[in-house]
Amino acid sequence: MAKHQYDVIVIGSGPAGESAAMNAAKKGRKVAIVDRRADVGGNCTHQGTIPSKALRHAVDSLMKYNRNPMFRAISEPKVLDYQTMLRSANQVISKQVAMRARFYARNHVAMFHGDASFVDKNTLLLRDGEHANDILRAEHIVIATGSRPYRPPEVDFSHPRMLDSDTILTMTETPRRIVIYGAGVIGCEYASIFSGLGVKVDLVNPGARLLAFMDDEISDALSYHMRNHGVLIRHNETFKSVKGLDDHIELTLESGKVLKAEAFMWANGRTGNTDGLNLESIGLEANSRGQLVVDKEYRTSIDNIFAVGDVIGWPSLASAAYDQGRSAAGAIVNDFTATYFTDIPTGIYTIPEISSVGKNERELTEAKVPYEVGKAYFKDTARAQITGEDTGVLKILFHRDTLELLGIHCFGEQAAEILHIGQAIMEQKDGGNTLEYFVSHTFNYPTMAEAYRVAALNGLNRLED
Ligand SMILES: Cc1cc2nc3c(=O)[nH]c(=O)nc-3n(C[C@H](O)[C@H](O)[C@H](O)COP(=O)(O)OP(=O)(O)OC[C@H]3O[C@@H](n4cnc5c(N)ncnc54)[C@H](O)[C@@H]3O)c2cc1C
Ligand SMILES: NC(=O)c1ccc[n+]([C@@H]2O[C@H](COP(=O)([O-])OP(=O)(O)OC[C@H]3O[C@@H](n4cnc5c(N)ncnc54)[C@H](O)[C@@H]3O)[C@@H](O)[C@H]2O)c1
Repeated sequence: MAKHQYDVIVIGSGPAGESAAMNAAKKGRKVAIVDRRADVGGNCTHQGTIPSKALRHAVDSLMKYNRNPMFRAISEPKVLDYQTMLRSANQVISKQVAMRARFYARNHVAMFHGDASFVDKNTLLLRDGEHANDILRAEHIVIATGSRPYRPPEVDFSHPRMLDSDTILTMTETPRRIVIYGAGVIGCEYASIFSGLGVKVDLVNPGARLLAFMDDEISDALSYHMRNHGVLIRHNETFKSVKGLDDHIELTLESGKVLKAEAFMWANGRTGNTDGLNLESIGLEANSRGQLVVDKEYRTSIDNIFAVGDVIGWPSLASAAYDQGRSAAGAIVNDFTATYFTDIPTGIYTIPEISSVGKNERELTEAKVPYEVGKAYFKDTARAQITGEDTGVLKILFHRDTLELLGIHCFGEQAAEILHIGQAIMEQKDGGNTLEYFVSHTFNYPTMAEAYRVAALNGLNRLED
Protein backbone atom coordinates (compact mmCIF):
# COMPACT_ATOMS: atom_id res chain seq x y z
CA MET A 1 0.00 0.00 0.00
CA ALA A 2 1.61 3.28 -1.16
CA LYS A 3 0.90 6.66 0.45
CA HIS A 4 0.86 9.91 -1.51
CA GLN A 5 0.63 13.50 -0.25
CA TYR A 6 -0.80 16.44 -2.27
CA ASP A 7 -2.05 19.97 -1.71
CA VAL A 8 -5.27 19.30 -3.64
CA ILE A 9 -6.89 16.04 -4.73
CA VAL A 10 -9.81 16.08 -7.16
CA ILE A 11 -12.16 13.10 -7.45
CA GLY A 12 -13.57 12.86 -10.99
CA SER A 13 -12.04 14.01 -14.29
CA GLY A 14 -15.18 15.43 -15.95
CA PRO A 15 -15.34 19.15 -16.78
CA ALA A 16 -15.77 20.16 -13.12
CA GLY A 17 -12.82 18.09 -11.89
CA GLU A 18 -10.59 18.99 -14.81
CA SER A 19 -11.00 22.74 -14.39
CA ALA A 20 -10.53 22.50 -10.60
CA ALA A 21 -7.31 20.50 -11.09
CA MET A 22 -5.98 22.83 -13.81
CA ASN A 23 -6.64 26.01 -11.86
CA ALA A 24 -5.06 24.62 -8.67
CA ALA A 25 -2.03 23.44 -10.67
CA LYS A 26 -1.69 26.81 -12.45
CA LYS A 27 -1.70 28.47 -9.02
CA GLY A 28 1.31 26.37 -8.01
CA ARG A 29 -0.39 23.64 -5.98
CA LYS A 30 0.68 19.98 -6.05
CA VAL A 31 -2.41 18.33 -7.51
CA ALA A 32 -3.68 14.79 -8.14
CA ILE A 33 -6.83 13.66 -9.92
CA VAL A 34 -8.58 10.32 -9.46
CA ASP A 35 -11.06 8.69 -11.80
CA ARG A 36 -12.56 5.23 -11.71
CA ARG A 37 -12.48 5.23 -15.50
CA ALA A 38 -9.09 4.49 -17.10
CA ASP A 39 -9.54 7.36 -19.57
CA VAL A 40 -9.99 10.97 -18.48
CA GLY A 41 -12.91 13.18 -19.54
CA GLY A 42 -15.65 11.99 -17.18
CA ASN A 43 -19.15 11.00 -18.11
CA CYS A 44 -19.29 14.21 -20.12
CA THR A 45 -16.78 12.88 -22.64
CA HIS A 46 -17.67 9.20 -22.54
CA GLN A 47 -21.44 9.02 -22.06
CA GLY A 48 -23.05 12.45 -21.90
CA THR A 49 -22.39 15.67 -23.77
CA ILE A 50 -19.75 14.58 -26.28
CA PRO A 51 -21.26 11.37 -27.70
CA SER A 52 -24.77 12.84 -27.80
CA LYS A 53 -23.55 16.00 -29.56
CA ALA A 54 -21.44 13.98 -32.01
CA LEU A 55 -24.40 11.70 -32.79
CA ARG A 56 -26.60 14.72 -33.23
CA HIS A 57 -24.11 16.34 -35.58
CA ALA A 58 -23.86 13.18 -37.69
CA VAL A 59 -27.65 12.89 -37.97
CA ASP A 60 -28.05 16.59 -38.70
CA SER A 61 -25.45 16.38 -41.50
CA LEU A 62 -27.31 13.44 -43.02
CA MET A 63 -30.62 15.31 -42.85
CA LYS A 64 -29.10 18.38 -44.50
CA TYR A 65 -27.61 16.26 -47.26
CA ASN A 66 -30.91 14.50 -47.90
CA ARG A 67 -32.98 17.66 -48.09
CA ASN A 68 -30.56 19.71 -50.19
CA PRO A 69 -32.05 19.94 -53.71
CA MET A 70 -28.57 20.44 -55.21
CA PHE A 71 -27.43 17.00 -53.96
CA ARG A 72 -30.72 15.45 -55.13
CA ALA A 73 -29.66 16.35 -58.66
CA ILE A 74 -26.58 14.11 -58.37
CA SER A 75 -27.67 11.30 -56.05
CA GLU A 76 -30.53 9.65 -54.18
CA PRO A 77 -31.21 10.38 -50.48
CA LYS A 78 -28.99 8.25 -48.20
CA VAL A 79 -29.74 6.18 -45.12
CA LEU A 80 -27.21 5.57 -42.33
CA ASP A 81 -27.43 3.11 -39.45
CA TYR A 82 -26.96 3.87 -35.77
CA GLN A 83 -23.72 1.86 -35.61
CA THR A 84 -22.10 4.05 -38.26
CA MET A 85 -23.14 7.15 -36.33
CA LEU A 86 -21.72 5.69 -33.11
CA ARG A 87 -18.38 4.98 -34.80
CA SER A 88 -18.18 8.61 -35.82
CA ALA A 89 -19.00 9.70 -32.24
CA ASN A 90 -16.32 7.38 -30.83
CA GLN A 91 -13.68 9.11 -32.94
CA VAL A 92 -14.55 12.41 -31.26
CA ILE A 93 -14.33 10.78 -27.82
CA SER A 94 -10.81 9.50 -28.60
CA LYS A 95 -9.68 12.98 -29.68
CA GLN A 96 -11.14 14.51 -26.51
CA VAL A 97 -9.44 11.94 -24.26
CA ALA A 98 -6.05 12.43 -25.94
CA MET A 99 -6.31 16.22 -25.67
CA ARG A 100 -7.42 16.17 -22.03
CA ALA A 101 -4.74 13.64 -21.00
CA ARG A 102 -2.15 16.06 -22.43
CA PHE A 103 -3.53 18.88 -20.22
CA TYR A 104 -2.80 16.85 -17.08
CA ALA A 105 0.68 15.84 -18.26
CA ARG A 106 1.64 19.40 -19.24
CA ASN A 107 0.46 20.80 -15.91
CA HIS A 108 2.12 18.05 -13.82
CA VAL A 109 -1.15 16.82 -12.36
CA ALA A 110 -0.73 13.24 -11.10
CA MET A 111 -3.41 10.88 -12.39
CA PHE A 112 -4.74 7.90 -10.44
CA HIS A 113 -7.07 5.31 -11.89
CA GLY A 114 -9.32 3.89 -9.17
CA ASP A 115 -12.44 4.29 -7.09
CA ALA A 116 -11.91 6.84 -4.31
CA SER A 117 -13.62 6.83 -0.93
CA PHE A 118 -13.04 8.90 2.20
CA VAL A 119 -11.15 7.57 5.22
CA ASP A 120 -11.18 10.95 6.95
CA LYS A 121 -11.49 14.56 5.78
CA ASN A 122 -7.93 14.62 4.42
CA THR A 123 -7.55 11.00 3.35
CA LEU A 124 -8.83 8.90 0.46
CA LEU A 125 -8.52 5.17 -0.13
CA LEU A 126 -8.35 3.90 -3.70
CA ARG A 127 -10.04 0.67 -4.76
CA ASP A 128 -9.63 -1.16 -8.06
CA GLY A 129 -7.27 0.02 -10.79
CA GLU A 130 -3.50 -0.12 -10.76
CA HIS A 131 -3.32 1.91 -7.51
CA ALA A 132 -5.77 -0.27 -5.54
CA ASN A 133 -5.31 0.16 -1.77
CA ASP A 134 -3.13 3.27 -2.17
CA ILE A 135 -3.78 6.07 0.30
CA LEU A 136 -3.97 9.66 -0.96
CA ARG A 137 -3.77 12.57 1.48
CA ALA A 138 -4.36 16.27 0.84
CA GLU A 139 -5.07 19.54 2.54
CA HIS A 140 -8.06 20.13 0.24
CA ILE A 141 -10.30 17.66 -1.60
CA VAL A 142 -12.69 18.51 -4.45
CA ILE A 143 -15.60 16.13 -5.10
CA ALA A 144 -16.41 16.23 -8.83
CA THR A 145 -17.90 12.78 -9.18
CA GLY A 146 -20.74 13.81 -11.50
CA SER A 147 -23.99 11.94 -11.98
CA ARG A 148 -25.51 8.89 -13.63
CA PRO A 149 -28.97 8.13 -15.03
CA TYR A 150 -31.59 7.58 -12.32
CA ARG A 151 -32.82 3.98 -12.60
CA PRO A 152 -36.26 3.29 -11.12
CA PRO A 153 -36.55 -0.22 -9.63
CA GLU A 154 -39.59 -0.99 -11.83
CA VAL A 155 -37.45 -1.03 -14.99
CA ASP A 156 -35.28 -4.11 -15.64
CA PHE A 157 -32.17 -2.46 -17.12
CA SER A 158 -30.47 -5.88 -17.47
CA HIS A 159 -32.82 -6.52 -20.41
CA PRO A 160 -30.97 -5.63 -23.66
CA ARG A 161 -33.90 -3.54 -24.94
CA MET A 162 -34.22 -1.41 -21.75
CA LEU A 163 -31.82 1.48 -22.10
CA ASP A 164 -30.83 4.76 -20.53
CA SER A 165 -28.59 7.59 -21.80
CA ASP A 166 -25.46 5.54 -20.91
CA THR A 167 -26.46 2.20 -22.40
CA ILE A 168 -28.03 3.73 -25.52
CA LEU A 169 -24.40 4.12 -26.62
CA THR A 170 -24.00 0.33 -26.65
CA MET A 171 -27.11 -0.43 -28.72
CA THR A 172 -26.03 -2.66 -31.61
CA GLU A 173 -28.99 -2.30 -33.99
CA THR A 174 -31.02 0.55 -35.40
CA PRO A 175 -34.52 -0.01 -33.99
CA ARG A 176 -37.51 0.57 -36.26
CA ARG A 177 -39.33 2.16 -33.35
CA ILE A 178 -38.18 3.47 -29.96
CA VAL A 179 -40.19 4.68 -26.99
CA ILE A 180 -38.48 7.40 -24.93
CA TYR A 181 -39.93 8.01 -21.47
CA GLY A 182 -39.08 11.50 -20.18
CA ALA A 183 -39.16 14.64 -22.31
CA GLY A 184 -36.48 16.64 -20.51
CA VAL A 185 -33.34 17.73 -22.29
CA ILE A 186 -32.01 14.20 -22.75
CA GLY A 187 -35.35 12.79 -23.96
CA CYS A 188 -35.85 15.63 -26.47
CA GLU A 189 -32.28 15.48 -27.79
CA TYR A 190 -32.38 11.71 -28.33
CA ALA A 191 -35.88 11.95 -29.87
CA SER A 192 -34.35 14.34 -32.44
CA ILE A 193 -31.40 12.02 -33.06
CA PHE A 194 -33.54 8.92 -33.64
CA SER A 195 -36.21 10.65 -35.70
CA GLY A 196 -33.43 12.11 -37.86
CA LEU A 197 -32.23 8.56 -38.47
CA GLY A 198 -35.69 7.60 -39.66
CA VAL A 199 -36.64 5.69 -36.49
CA LYS A 200 -40.29 6.02 -35.38
CA VAL A 201 -40.16 7.79 -32.01
CA ASP A 202 -42.78 7.91 -29.26
CA LEU A 203 -41.75 10.63 -26.81
CA VAL A 204 -43.70 10.17 -23.59
CA ASN A 205 -43.85 13.30 -21.46
CA PRO A 206 -45.02 13.16 -17.83
CA GLY A 207 -45.50 16.96 -18.07
CA ALA A 208 -47.84 19.17 -20.06
CA ARG A 209 -45.31 20.71 -22.46
CA LEU A 210 -41.79 20.08 -23.70
CA LEU A 211 -39.02 21.76 -21.70
CA ALA A 212 -41.41 23.81 -19.60
CA PHE A 213 -38.55 26.00 -18.30
CA MET A 214 -38.05 27.47 -21.80
CA ASP A 215 -39.96 30.41 -23.31
CA ASP A 216 -43.44 29.13 -24.29
CA GLU A 217 -43.10 30.22 -27.91
CA ILE A 218 -39.77 28.39 -28.26
CA SER A 219 -41.14 25.28 -26.56
CA ASP A 220 -44.20 25.36 -28.87
CA ALA A 221 -41.94 25.75 -31.90
CA LEU A 222 -39.86 22.77 -30.77
CA SER A 223 -43.00 20.62 -30.39
CA TYR A 224 -44.18 21.67 -33.84
CA HIS A 225 -40.89 20.86 -35.55
CA MET A 226 -40.36 17.58 -33.71
CA ARG A 227 -43.85 16.48 -34.75
CA ASN A 228 -43.06 17.62 -38.27
CA HIS A 229 -40.04 15.28 -38.20
CA GLY A 230 -42.29 12.40 -37.21
CA VAL A 231 -41.92 12.31 -33.41
CA LEU A 232 -45.17 11.29 -31.71
CA ILE A 233 -45.29 13.40 -28.53
CA ARG A 234 -47.60 12.17 -25.78
CA HIS A 235 -48.04 14.76 -23.02
CA ASN A 236 -49.41 14.18 -19.48
CA GLU A 237 -48.72 10.43 -19.50
CA THR A 238 -47.41 8.55 -16.47
CA PHE A 239 -45.31 5.41 -16.47
CA LYS A 240 -47.02 2.29 -15.07
CA SER A 241 -44.80 -0.64 -16.12
CA VAL A 242 -42.57 -1.86 -18.91
CA LYS A 243 -42.15 -5.45 -20.06
CA GLY A 244 -39.10 -6.69 -21.97
CA LEU A 245 -39.79 -9.49 -24.47
CA ASP A 246 -37.46 -11.24 -26.93
CA ASP A 247 -38.10 -9.02 -29.91
CA HIS A 248 -39.81 -5.95 -28.44
CA ILE A 249 -40.83 -4.05 -25.32
CA GLU A 250 -44.29 -3.08 -24.10
CA LEU A 251 -44.70 0.10 -22.10
CA THR A 252 -47.96 0.44 -20.17
CA LEU A 253 -49.04 3.94 -19.16
CA GLU A 254 -51.36 4.86 -16.29
CA SER A 255 -53.84 6.06 -18.94
CA GLY A 256 -54.16 2.43 -20.10
CA LYS A 257 -52.19 2.87 -23.35
CA VAL A 258 -49.73 0.13 -24.26
CA LEU A 259 -46.86 1.19 -26.55
CA LYS A 260 -44.76 -1.41 -28.36
CA ALA A 261 -41.30 -0.82 -29.80
CA GLU A 262 -37.95 -2.54 -30.39
CA ALA A 263 -36.25 -0.38 -27.76
CA PHE A 264 -37.16 1.55 -24.63
CA MET A 265 -35.14 4.50 -23.32
CA TRP A 266 -35.65 5.81 -19.80
CA ALA A 267 -34.67 9.50 -19.87
CA ASN A 268 -36.17 10.79 -16.66
CA GLY A 269 -33.73 12.13 -14.09
CA ARG A 270 -30.18 11.75 -12.84
CA THR A 271 -28.58 10.83 -9.52
CA GLY A 272 -25.39 12.31 -8.05
CA ASN A 273 -22.45 9.91 -7.65
CA THR A 274 -21.97 10.09 -3.89
CA ASP A 275 -22.99 6.64 -2.72
CA GLY A 276 -19.52 5.05 -3.03
CA LEU A 277 -17.62 7.89 -1.32
CA ASN A 278 -18.09 6.73 2.28
CA LEU A 279 -19.35 10.20 3.19
CA GLU A 280 -20.46 8.88 6.60
CA SER A 281 -16.79 8.75 7.62
CA ILE A 282 -16.55 12.55 7.35
CA GLY A 283 -20.07 13.43 8.50
CA LEU A 284 -21.23 14.67 5.09
CA GLU A 285 -24.68 13.72 3.83
CA ALA A 286 -26.11 13.77 0.31
CA ASN A 287 -29.82 14.43 -0.42
CA SER A 288 -32.24 11.81 -1.80
CA ARG A 289 -30.86 12.43 -5.31
CA GLY A 290 -27.28 11.87 -4.23
CA GLN A 291 -26.45 15.59 -4.41
CA LEU A 292 -24.35 17.71 -2.04
CA VAL A 293 -25.09 21.20 -0.74
CA VAL A 294 -22.36 23.84 -1.13
CA ASP A 295 -21.95 27.51 -0.26
CA LYS A 296 -21.08 30.35 -2.66
CA GLU A 297 -17.45 29.19 -2.77
CA TYR A 298 -18.53 25.62 -3.65
CA ARG A 299 -17.44 24.53 -0.16
CA THR A 300 -19.37 21.75 1.57
CA SER A 301 -20.13 21.84 5.30
CA ILE A 302 -16.63 20.36 5.83
CA ASP A 303 -14.23 23.33 5.52
CA ASN A 304 -11.53 21.66 3.39
CA ILE A 305 -13.90 19.73 1.09
CA PHE A 306 -15.45 21.32 -2.02
CA ALA A 307 -18.01 19.94 -4.47
CA VAL A 308 -18.64 21.00 -8.08
CA GLY A 309 -20.46 19.88 -11.22
CA ASP A 310 -23.44 17.54 -11.45
CA VAL A 311 -22.86 16.28 -7.91
CA ILE A 312 -24.23 19.61 -6.57
CA GLY A 313 -27.37 19.47 -8.77
CA TRP A 314 -28.55 22.56 -10.69
CA PRO A 315 -27.76 23.41 -13.43
CA SER A 316 -26.05 20.06 -14.19
CA LEU A 317 -24.36 21.33 -17.32
CA ALA A 318 -20.84 20.77 -18.60
CA SER A 319 -20.69 24.49 -19.39
CA ALA A 320 -21.32 25.45 -15.76
CA ALA A 321 -19.17 22.61 -14.42
CA TYR A 322 -16.05 24.16 -16.02
CA ASP A 323 -16.71 27.46 -14.26
CA GLN A 324 -17.59 25.86 -10.93
CA GLY A 325 -14.37 23.80 -10.87
CA ARG A 326 -12.27 26.87 -11.58
CA SER A 327 -14.08 28.83 -8.85
CA ALA A 328 -13.62 26.11 -6.24
CA ALA A 329 -9.89 25.88 -6.94
CA GLY A 330 -9.80 29.69 -6.76
CA ALA A 331 -11.37 29.61 -3.32
CA ILE A 332 -8.80 27.02 -2.20
CA VAL A 333 -5.93 29.34 -3.17
CA ASN A 334 -7.74 32.51 -1.99
CA ASP A 335 -8.21 33.85 -5.52
CA PHE A 336 -11.84 34.91 -5.86
CA THR A 337 -11.75 36.25 -9.44
CA ALA A 338 -14.21 33.55 -10.55
CA THR A 339 -17.35 33.56 -8.43
CA TYR A 340 -20.58 31.66 -7.91
CA PHE A 341 -22.31 31.32 -11.28
CA THR A 342 -26.05 31.94 -11.65
CA ASP A 343 -26.63 33.59 -15.07
CA ILE A 344 -26.20 30.40 -17.03
CA PRO A 345 -27.35 30.14 -20.64
CA THR A 346 -29.18 27.10 -21.95
CA GLY A 347 -28.18 25.42 -25.20
CA ILE A 348 -30.30 22.44 -26.20
CA TYR A 349 -29.20 20.41 -29.19
CA THR A 350 -32.52 19.22 -30.47
CA ILE A 351 -33.16 19.43 -34.21
CA PRO A 352 -33.61 22.38 -34.58
CA GLU A 353 -31.40 23.72 -31.80
CA ILE A 354 -32.73 26.03 -29.06
CA SER A 355 -30.97 28.37 -26.71
CA SER A 356 -31.78 31.08 -24.19
CA VAL A 357 -30.41 33.40 -21.54
CA GLY A 358 -32.17 35.70 -19.10
CA LYS A 359 -35.89 35.87 -18.44
CA ASN A 360 -38.69 34.49 -20.60
CA GLU A 361 -42.05 36.15 -21.33
CA ARG A 362 -43.88 34.16 -18.65
CA GLU A 363 -41.42 35.19 -15.94
CA LEU A 364 -41.48 38.87 -16.96
CA THR A 365 -45.28 38.92 -17.06
CA GLU A 366 -45.49 37.32 -13.61
CA ALA A 367 -42.98 39.87 -12.28
CA LYS A 368 -45.06 42.70 -13.89
CA VAL A 369 -42.06 44.02 -15.83
CA PRO A 370 -43.16 46.23 -18.79
CA TYR A 371 -41.28 44.48 -21.59
CA GLU A 372 -41.47 44.49 -25.37
CA VAL A 373 -40.44 41.88 -27.93
CA GLY A 374 -38.26 42.24 -31.02
CA LYS A 375 -38.15 39.31 -33.42
CA ALA A 376 -36.18 38.27 -36.48
CA TYR A 377 -37.29 35.20 -38.40
CA PHE A 378 -34.37 33.34 -39.96
CA LYS A 379 -36.29 33.04 -43.24
CA ASP A 380 -36.01 36.83 -43.58
CA THR A 381 -32.20 36.93 -43.31
CA ALA A 382 -29.96 36.65 -46.36
CA ARG A 383 -27.59 34.19 -44.68
CA ALA A 384 -30.37 31.71 -43.88
CA GLN A 385 -31.71 31.99 -47.42
CA ILE A 386 -28.25 31.21 -48.79
CA THR A 387 -27.62 28.22 -46.48
CA GLY A 388 -31.19 26.98 -46.76
CA GLU A 389 -31.35 26.79 -42.94
CA ASP A 390 -34.31 29.14 -42.70
CA THR A 391 -36.27 27.56 -39.83
CA GLY A 392 -35.92 29.66 -36.71
CA VAL A 393 -36.38 32.89 -34.87
CA LEU A 394 -34.35 35.21 -32.66
CA LYS A 395 -36.43 36.87 -30.00
CA ILE A 396 -35.16 39.74 -27.84
CA LEU A 397 -37.10 40.77 -24.73
CA PHE A 398 -36.32 44.29 -23.54
CA HIS A 399 -37.64 46.88 -21.08
CA ARG A 400 -40.08 49.27 -22.77
CA ASP A 401 -38.74 52.33 -20.95
CA THR A 402 -35.00 51.74 -20.56
CA LEU A 403 -34.48 49.40 -23.56
CA GLU A 404 -32.46 47.13 -21.20
CA LEU A 405 -32.10 43.58 -22.55
CA LEU A 406 -34.00 41.16 -20.31
CA GLY A 407 -33.92 37.90 -22.21
CA ILE A 408 -32.69 36.39 -25.47
CA HIS A 409 -34.38 33.32 -26.92
CA CYS A 410 -33.32 31.65 -30.10
CA PHE A 411 -34.52 28.70 -32.09
CA GLY A 412 -32.93 27.27 -35.26
CA GLU A 413 -29.58 26.46 -36.84
CA GLN A 414 -26.63 27.55 -34.62
CA ALA A 415 -28.98 28.98 -31.98
CA ALA A 416 -26.55 28.09 -29.16
CA GLU A 417 -23.78 30.11 -30.88
CA ILE A 418 -25.97 33.05 -31.95
CA LEU A 419 -27.20 33.48 -28.38
CA HIS A 420 -23.78 34.44 -27.07
CA ILE A 421 -23.79 37.77 -28.95
CA GLY A 422 -26.86 38.85 -26.99
CA GLN A 423 -25.43 37.41 -23.77
CA ALA A 424 -22.29 39.54 -24.15
CA ILE A 425 -24.35 42.72 -24.46
CA MET A 426 -26.64 41.72 -21.58
CA GLU A 427 -23.59 41.49 -19.33
CA GLN A 428 -22.48 45.10 -20.07
CA LYS A 429 -22.55 47.44 -17.08
CA ASP A 430 -23.17 51.21 -16.68
CA GLY A 431 -26.00 51.46 -19.18
CA GLY A 432 -24.23 49.39 -21.85
CA ASN A 433 -26.89 46.70 -21.76
CA THR A 434 -29.55 48.06 -24.14
CA LEU A 435 -31.15 47.31 -27.47
CA GLU A 436 -29.36 50.39 -28.86
CA TYR A 437 -26.16 48.35 -29.33
CA PHE A 438 -27.70 46.39 -32.18
CA VAL A 439 -28.80 49.46 -34.13
CA SER A 440 -25.71 51.60 -33.50
CA HIS A 441 -23.12 49.02 -34.65
CA THR A 442 -22.58 47.54 -38.09
CA PHE A 443 -22.93 43.77 -38.40
CA ASN A 444 -21.15 41.68 -41.01
CA TYR A 445 -23.45 40.83 -43.89
CA PRO A 446 -24.68 38.26 -44.63
CA THR A 447 -24.47 36.63 -41.17
CA MET A 448 -26.90 35.09 -38.75
CA ALA A 449 -25.69 37.76 -36.28
CA GLU A 450 -27.53 40.26 -38.46
CA ALA A 451 -30.71 38.82 -36.93
CA TYR A 452 -29.93 40.98 -33.88
CA ARG A 453 -30.19 44.17 -35.94
CA VAL A 454 -33.42 42.98 -37.56
CA ALA A 455 -34.92 41.96 -34.19
CA ALA A 456 -33.84 45.21 -32.51
CA LEU A 457 -35.42 47.35 -35.24
CA ASN A 458 -38.55 45.21 -35.07
CA GLY A 459 -38.73 45.83 -31.31
CA LEU A 460 -38.10 49.58 -31.56
CA ASN A 461 -40.77 49.90 -34.26
CA ARG A 462 -43.21 48.15 -31.96
CA LEU A 463 -42.69 50.90 -29.35
CA GLU A 464 -43.76 53.49 -31.90
CA ASP A 465 -46.88 51.64 -33.06
C1 LIG B 1 -26.90 12.60 -22.71
C2 LIG B 1 -26.37 13.86 -22.08
C3 LIG B 1 -26.15 14.99 -22.85
C4 LIG B 1 -25.65 16.16 -22.28
N1 LIG B 1 -25.47 17.26 -23.07
C5 LIG B 1 -24.98 18.40 -22.53
C6 LIG B 1 -24.74 19.54 -23.34
O1 LIG B 1 -24.99 19.54 -24.54
N2 LIG B 1 -24.24 20.65 -22.77
C7 LIG B 1 -23.92 20.69 -21.43
O2 LIG B 1 -23.43 21.73 -20.97
N3 LIG B 1 -24.14 19.62 -20.63
C8 LIG B 1 -24.66 18.48 -21.15
N4 LIG B 1 -24.87 17.38 -20.36
C9 LIG B 1 -24.53 17.46 -18.95
C10 LIG B 1 -23.02 17.25 -18.74
O3 LIG B 1 -22.58 16.08 -19.38
C11 LIG B 1 -22.73 17.18 -17.27
O4 LIG B 1 -23.22 18.37 -16.68
C12 LIG B 1 -21.24 17.05 -16.99
O5 LIG B 1 -20.77 15.82 -17.44
C13 LIG B 1 -20.95 17.16 -15.50
O6 LIG B 1 -19.58 17.14 -15.33
P1 LIG B 1 -18.91 16.69 -13.96
O7 LIG B 1 -17.49 17.11 -14.08
O8 LIG B 1 -19.70 17.15 -12.82
O9 LIG B 1 -18.97 15.09 -13.93
P2 LIG B 1 -18.94 13.90 -14.96
O10 LIG B 1 -18.75 14.32 -16.35
O11 LIG B 1 -20.17 13.13 -14.61
O12 LIG B 1 -17.64 13.07 -14.53
C14 LIG B 1 -17.47 12.57 -13.23
C15 LIG B 1 -16.33 11.55 -13.21
O13 LIG B 1 -16.11 11.14 -11.86
C16 LIG B 1 -15.83 9.75 -11.83
N5 LIG B 1 -16.14 9.23 -10.50
C17 LIG B 1 -17.35 9.17 -9.89
N6 LIG B 1 -17.23 8.67 -8.65
C18 LIG B 1 -15.91 8.39 -8.47
C19 LIG B 1 -15.15 7.84 -7.39
N7 LIG B 1 -15.72 7.50 -6.23
N8 LIG B 1 -13.82 7.68 -7.56
C20 LIG B 1 -13.22 8.02 -8.74
N9 LIG B 1 -13.89 8.55 -9.77
C21 LIG B 1 -15.21 8.74 -9.64
C22 LIG B 1 -16.75 9.20 -12.92
O14 LIG B 1 -16.31 7.93 -13.35
C23 LIG B 1 -16.63 10.28 -14.00
O15 LIG B 1 -15.56 9.96 -14.87
C24 LIG B 1 -25.36 16.19 -20.90
C25 LIG B 1 -25.55 15.04 -20.11
C26 LIG B 1 -26.06 13.89 -20.69
C27 LIG B 1 -26.25 12.68 -19.85
N1 LIG C 1 -27.94 20.40 -24.00
C1 LIG C 1 -27.88 20.32 -22.67
O1 LIG C 1 -27.63 21.29 -22.01
C2 LIG C 1 -28.13 19.01 -22.00
C3 LIG C 1 -28.38 17.89 -22.74
C4 LIG C 1 -28.68 16.71 -22.08
C5 LIG C 1 -28.68 16.68 -20.69
N2 LIG C 1 -28.42 17.79 -19.98
C6 LIG C 1 -28.47 17.75 -18.49
O2 LIG C 1 -28.80 16.45 -18.06
C7 LIG C 1 -29.97 16.46 -17.22
C8 LIG C 1 -31.13 15.91 -18.01
O3 LIG C 1 -31.82 15.02 -17.32
P1 LIG C 1 -33.28 14.59 -17.79
O4 LIG C 1 -33.54 14.90 -19.21
O5 LIG C 1 -33.43 13.22 -17.34
O6 LIG C 1 -34.23 15.60 -17.05
P2 LIG C 1 -34.34 16.12 -15.55
O7 LIG C 1 -33.06 16.00 -14.79
O8 LIG C 1 -34.96 17.44 -15.69
O9 LIG C 1 -35.35 15.11 -14.85
C9 LIG C 1 -36.60 14.73 -15.39
C10 LIG C 1 -37.55 14.37 -14.26
O10 LIG C 1 -37.01 13.38 -13.38
C11 LIG C 1 -37.05 13.81 -12.04
N3 LIG C 1 -35.81 13.36 -11.39
C12 LIG C 1 -34.58 13.86 -11.59
N4 LIG C 1 -33.67 13.18 -10.87
C13 LIG C 1 -34.35 12.22 -10.19
C14 LIG C 1 -33.96 11.21 -9.26
N5 LIG C 1 -32.68 11.02 -8.93
N6 LIG C 1 -34.92 10.43 -8.75
C15 LIG C 1 -36.19 10.59 -9.09
N7 LIG C 1 -36.63 11.52 -9.96
C16 LIG C 1 -35.72 12.34 -10.51
C17 LIG C 1 -37.11 15.33 -12.14
O11 LIG C 1 -37.75 15.90 -11.03
C18 LIG C 1 -37.91 15.54 -13.39
O12 LIG C 1 -39.29 15.47 -13.13
C19 LIG C 1 -30.32 17.86 -16.91
O13 LIG C 1 -29.86 18.19 -15.64
C20 LIG C 1 -29.62 18.66 -18.00
O14 LIG C 1 -29.13 19.87 -17.51
C21 LIG C 1 -28.17 18.95 -20.61
